[in-house]
This record gives sequence, C-alpha cells and structure tokens, in this order.
Amino acid sequence: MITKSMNEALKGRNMAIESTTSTSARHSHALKRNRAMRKRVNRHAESFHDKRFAMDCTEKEVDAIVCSPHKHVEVMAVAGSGKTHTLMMRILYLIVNKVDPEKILLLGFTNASVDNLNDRIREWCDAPLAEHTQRALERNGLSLNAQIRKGLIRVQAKTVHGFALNLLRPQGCKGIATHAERHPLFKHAVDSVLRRLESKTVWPRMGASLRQTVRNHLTELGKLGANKTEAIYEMDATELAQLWLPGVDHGERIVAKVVEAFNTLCTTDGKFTYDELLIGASEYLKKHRTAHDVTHVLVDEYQDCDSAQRNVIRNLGLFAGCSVMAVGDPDQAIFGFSGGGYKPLKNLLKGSVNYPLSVSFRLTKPMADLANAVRKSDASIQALRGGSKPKTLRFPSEQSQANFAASWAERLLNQEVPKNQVAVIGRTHASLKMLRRALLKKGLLGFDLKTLVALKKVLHACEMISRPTSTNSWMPNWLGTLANDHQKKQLRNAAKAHCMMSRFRILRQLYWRTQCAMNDAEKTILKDLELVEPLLNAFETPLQAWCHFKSFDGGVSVMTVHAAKGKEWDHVMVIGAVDGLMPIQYAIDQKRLKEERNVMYVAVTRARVNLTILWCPMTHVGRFAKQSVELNQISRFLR
Ligand SMILES: Nc1ncnc2c1ncn2[C@@H]1O[C@H](COP(=O)(O)OP(=O)(O)OP(=O)(O)O)[C@@H](O)[C@H]1O
Repeated sequence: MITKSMNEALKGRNMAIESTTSTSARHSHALKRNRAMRKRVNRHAESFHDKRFAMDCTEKEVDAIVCSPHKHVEVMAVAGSGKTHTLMMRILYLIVNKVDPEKILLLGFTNASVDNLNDRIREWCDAPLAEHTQRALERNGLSLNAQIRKGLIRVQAKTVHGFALNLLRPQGCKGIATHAERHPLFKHAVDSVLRRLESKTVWPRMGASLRQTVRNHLTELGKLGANKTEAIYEMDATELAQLWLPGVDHGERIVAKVVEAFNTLCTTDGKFTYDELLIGASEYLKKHRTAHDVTHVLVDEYQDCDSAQRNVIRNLGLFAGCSVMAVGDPDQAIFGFSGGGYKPLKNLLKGSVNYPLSVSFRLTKPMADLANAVRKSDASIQALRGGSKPKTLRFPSEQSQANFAASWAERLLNQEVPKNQVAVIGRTHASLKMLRRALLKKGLLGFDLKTLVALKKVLHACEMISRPTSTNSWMPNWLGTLANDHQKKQLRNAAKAHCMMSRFRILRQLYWRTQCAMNDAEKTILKDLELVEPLLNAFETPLQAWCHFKSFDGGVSVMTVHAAKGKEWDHVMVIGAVDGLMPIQYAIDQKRLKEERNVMYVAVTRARVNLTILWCPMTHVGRFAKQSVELNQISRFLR
C-alpha cells in the first residue's frame, strides 16, 4: 500500500505514484511503474557492468555493486575477498550515476572500522590507486576525475551511534552521557527523594522505624559507585527494590519515585546514553519515515552489529527508496561481548539478496590453508597467489618473544619495507606491553595509537572549525557549551585563521580543556601532542597533515586483534598465540570459544605476504582460569 507520506517522498525523487481512485487500480499502476523502473535500473546496471567495471572485480562482486539500488544486498564473504573494496566500488558507482554523496550513508561498527573506511576514501582521493583498481579503471576508460573525487570525499563514514547522534541533535539531544556522567544525576534523584521523605511531602503516614530504614537505605544508595547505577537500565522496579531496599515494605513505590526523579533529571539534561541513542534513532525513523534524506545505506563489518544497531539499519531500509548494502563475514564476528552477532540481512529486510564470495585476494595459498584450519567451516577460502608457509615459533618467556618481535620489525625496516606495512598484533593490550617497550627502545614506536587518535581528533576539529555552520558538525552544539563570550570570540577568530597552526592552538586550548575536563589520561595525550606541534607548521590543511602522520607515525603498527579487524599489512606477526590468551582464559562456554576461534581467524588473515606466529608459555593465571586451560600449549586453534 502506497501511503500519502510515501508518495510525498517518492515525489521528491520523481518516482511518485499517481493517485487513482481505487486501491487495486493504484496497486496495478504502481506495479507497472515499479516494473518499468526496475527495467530502467537493470539496463543501467548492465551497461555499467559491461562498459565500465567489467574486469575490475570478480563477477559476483560486480553483481553486488551494480545490483538494483532498490534491492537490499548482503555480501557475506571470506577475509580479504574485497568486501570493503566492493563497498568503495559501490560508492563510486553511485557517484558516477549522479547520486548525491550527502545521501550516501556509510556505516562502520567501531571507531576503528570507521577510521579504516575514511582512510580508504582518502586513499582513493589522494594516493595513487591500488594497481588492480587503477588497471580496471583505465581498461574501462574511466578515470577518477576531479569531480568524482570531490563527490567521493564528501562521503563520510560514521558509526551507527554517530549517525543516531546527528539524527537526534536537531530533536534536542545534547550529546552522549556515559554511565559515569549519569551517576551525579542519580545521586541528585536519590537526594531529592530523601529530602521529600524528611519533609514528609511523600509518604506522610510512614511509621518512624520504616522511615529510618528507608532513610538508611537511600543514603547508602546515594553512595553507590557509577557502575551500580547501570542497574536502573537493566531491571524493573521489583528487581530494583530487592537490590536497593531488601526486605523493605512498599520498596517498589520508593524505587519508582527514585526512577521517576532520575528520568526527569535525564530529560532535562538532554544527553543520551549509547543505548538510548540507538533506541531514540530507531523510534524517530519509525515515526518520521520521510524525514531523513538517506537513499543508500552501506554497512561494513555487518556481522558485528548488535540488535539495536540492526534495528536502526532496518528502519532506514524500510524507508521507501532507500537501499541497504551490508558486507561482512560471520566468522569474523568478535564483538559478542558487547552484544554483537550475525543475523542475515534477509531476516531484517525482506527481499535482500545474498552474494557470497570465497576468493581471497589478500591471502596466499598457505595462509588460506591455515585460515581454513582455524575457521573450521564447510566452505573453504580460496587464494590465487602462492607464498611461503606461515612460521610458528615458540619462546621460553614473554620478554624473549617481545625482543624477537622487535628485532624482526627492525630487520624488515632495515630492508626498506615501509613502516606502514609491518604490524604486530596480540589478543590483549597487556600482552603487547613488553613489545611496545622493546620497540620504543629501538625508536620504532613513534606515537602510540592513542596519541594518533588524539591527534586525529584535533586535526578533525581543525577541519571542522573551518566550516562551523555545517549541519553535520558538532560545532554549533559545542559553541553553546562554551562558558563565556571570550571563548566564543576566540573560537570564531580561530575559524577565520588561515594558518592551521593557529587554529590548532586555539582549539587545543578550548576543546581539550572544556570537553575533556583534563583527567590524567588526557594530560598525557596533551604531552604527546606537544611533540607533534612543531611538525604541524609544515602543513596547510588538516588532511595534508593527517596523510603525512599516517605514514610518518614512526612506527610499526602494534594493536589488538579487535583493532586490527578490517586492516591489512604485508608483514604481520601474531604474538601470544598460547592457550589462555587465544582462547582467553575465561572463555569457557561454546559460544565464547567460537568467538575466540573467530579472533584467531581475524588475526591470521591480516597479512598479504608474510605471516609469523609467536607463542610462549603463560606464567600468569588469571582469576578466571579454569583447569581445562593449558597455559603451556600453543593455541588449540593452531594445533
Ligand atoms: N578484484 C580485486 N582484484 C585484486 N585485488 C583485490 C580485488 N578486490 C580487492 N582486492 C584487494 O584485496 C585486499 C583485501 O580487500 P578488502 O580489504 O576490501 O577485503 P575485505 O573482505 O574487506 O577484508 P576483511 O575481511 O579483512 O575485512 C585489498 O588489498 C584489496 O585492494
């Protein structure tokens, strides 16, 4: 049934269905129009397929890329099979076909995956293209001309939370509140109920002893740590009463008053927690089906979305004229601990088409064999290139393992391998600590990831400040939070400054001090930034600076498997491949063990040329360790 509001939306896209008197007549008319439209789109797709990108990717990839924009597409494919590449080609396809880049929504699951996507966009815009892409474009007589590059750079990847925040800001959402930030509000709510209890404006007929008991409980409740406040989101009034006021008569009524006061304070505060953001966005999209402008939603790492994120995607996809393309690999689902997990797109959106890909362009044949053994899945990964077998080495201690990894990196760099092609990955930050130190000693670890992220934030802020009125920008909101006119004036002056250095200085002063409240961690970041400051003088734009820092960052990439997801390097070393770390000690049930298997699968599929795996017996047994974990054995996934 085409509703009036849908028709309005279609009108905007020159696709409106003319209204006829009877519903059935309207339906048949709509069907005809749709059929004609589909034909047009398919013709368009065929010509695109034949003439432009015929040899660019595998057949299936092309099919997915040129698939009708009115269909939902899922590309479920093995590691390194070009999922992200397919997304990029799809974007290019849309831009070549005159889709407004502002209407393309590119979603990543984590900040790391969003960074990865934005980096890819920049690479396509700035750096020489990968050989295979360049060859394909040339062969098909298409160049990434200036206009298309301009369009491409306007496509900005976002996390689902980032999208939700942008959507809800005009509706009054003032930002994100963590549970820790909500805690003072909770305390106020408890205090206000306590005050009303004392002044007898509530429960005037409550007996003296009960009043005293409730007073004691509430006083204790006000002192609870921020993490205890989380219970308020997870439990109902009965459960909360048992937790907060055990054995107290009418506990539920008292709890209800606290919850009510808390909710009122949260509404006045105007900030949303991460969960509330997604729920709010879903509700908003449900109610205002015509209110958003997105016509193409592209989702990377789809397998890691949790149910709230999937709900947002679903509600976007239900919007008439909006197509969803999701790419992912169920065997790379490693965020189950935060609620992530794979659900086929067709379960969310009817009629979605699935394109599986099994050829990995990244992996060599021996690496694909290893990945197949780790993954233990029916469909095997195929690789096109030969190469050396991945090496597995055992070390007596963590220190010798770290020293070896650092020397390995040094040797590669001495052989003129670019720094950004060498990476060491481990299961946890703690397992990478010794290596970081060893690399630092050798001067190979310039800025750690955290500093780089901080730098990126500041550079991003510098970029944003040049267009403070942009609707996507957080700037207007931030302007509102600045305490005094002097600060606002400073910010405006910074926006006018041509030199990036002056923008950076003012921003650093204002942004870092007002937004981050300068806790210890941020002070350290600031110290690191001091190091970078002189270098910023050499650049005119933040983008130039960022591109430079990415290659300059002085270091071999050192990161956890979770951060390495979606990335690739020529030379990769996986350290700590021991039972107890991979799988992690506390993974005891089948579900967690499957996820740990996925973690190993992600780790061994990051290399393009060379993969080395190190392990040493674990000396530290965590408090979660179970008898079954053999801490002096190589990971069971590699045996
Ligand atoms: N058609 C192709 N021909 C040659 N190389 C390709 C092709 N498609 C992608 N590649 C290359 O294969 C590598 C892996 O691509 P990409 O990162 O897009 O894979 P992915 O499936 O997203 O990986 P992951 O599963 O790790 O997220 C990249 O270096 C990319 O340039």
